[in-house]
Amino acid sequence: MCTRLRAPITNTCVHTCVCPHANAPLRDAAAHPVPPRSPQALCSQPGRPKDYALPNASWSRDMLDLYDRFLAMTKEGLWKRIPSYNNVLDHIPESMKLAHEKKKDTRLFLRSIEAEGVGFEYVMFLNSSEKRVVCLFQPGSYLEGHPGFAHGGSIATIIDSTIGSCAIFVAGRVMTANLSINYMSPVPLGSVVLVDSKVDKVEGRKVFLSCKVQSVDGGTLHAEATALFIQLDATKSQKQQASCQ
Ligand SMILES: CCCCCCCCCCCC(=O)SCCNC(=O)CCNC(=O)[C@H](O)C(C)(C)COP(=O)(O)OP(=O)(O)OC[C@H]1O[C@@H](n2cnc3c(N)ncnc32)[C@H](O)[C@@H]1OP(=O)(O)O
Repeated sequence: MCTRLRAPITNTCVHTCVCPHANAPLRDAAAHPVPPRSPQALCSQPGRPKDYALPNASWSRDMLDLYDRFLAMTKEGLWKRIPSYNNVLDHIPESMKLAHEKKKDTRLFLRSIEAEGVGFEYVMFLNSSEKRVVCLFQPGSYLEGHPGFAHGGSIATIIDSTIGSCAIFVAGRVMTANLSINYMSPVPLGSVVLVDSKVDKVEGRKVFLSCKVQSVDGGTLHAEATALFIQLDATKSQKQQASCQ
């Protein structure tokens, strides 16, 4: 299967990105506006916490087009959309929770701004066989650093979370021990970037990963990162629990 994304402007394949249909014509923005979505597509499942990794009115055409492409790939079975909740414990299966981890009035940092479109708008997709997680990220106006551009800390946050999710799916409970980022080109607020992360190697409890942040057309490399995550040691975690109680 093709794993390249076609550049919307040039219609050429971009090597490092992901494409469901290499030969399919790309949607012309003016001629084919984004169709309205059914209520089922926009709402979370009843009885479940709100899933924020679903399209909302703030998502740009680029974001929606990319989302549609990845969603199409999920139907082929290799990719899975990762739901996203505002409480981190909702992501962790009961069997993997530590005894002291009870749900409180806390929020996952990236989901701490409730208003749509001003904070972190993102959705992640997992490819287990490639040990890879790709995040479609649209930074909102409250993430400003240099005027008009996303704060470097917000870029670090989305990289850490994307790489972290990749590490979690490969190695279970992990924490960031090291994150090294080279910022190459600023990310305009409201633009869409692809955060493409993969596991490079696992050595014992150490999980080494790398990541690229690129524009949708693949023409701009915004940032590159490497990271080390450490699988949590159950014995040490028990001791930490005891000291927290
Ligand atoms: C699905 C959606 C989810 C949704 C959730 C979204 C995901 C969010 C992801 C966010 C992730 C975060 O922000 S995490 C928050 C930021 N990170 C932290 O606060 C971590 C603080 N650090 C720690 O707690 C600790 O240092 C740990 C847990 C990282 C490691 O401690 P430890 O378990 O005692 O391990 P330790 O024995 O020291 O080290 C194990 C091995 O790793 C090596 N090692 C340890 N640290 C380093 C290091 N910085 N650089 C090089 N090597 C290191 C050691 O030399 C050793 O190698 P050897 O002797 O075996 O060869």
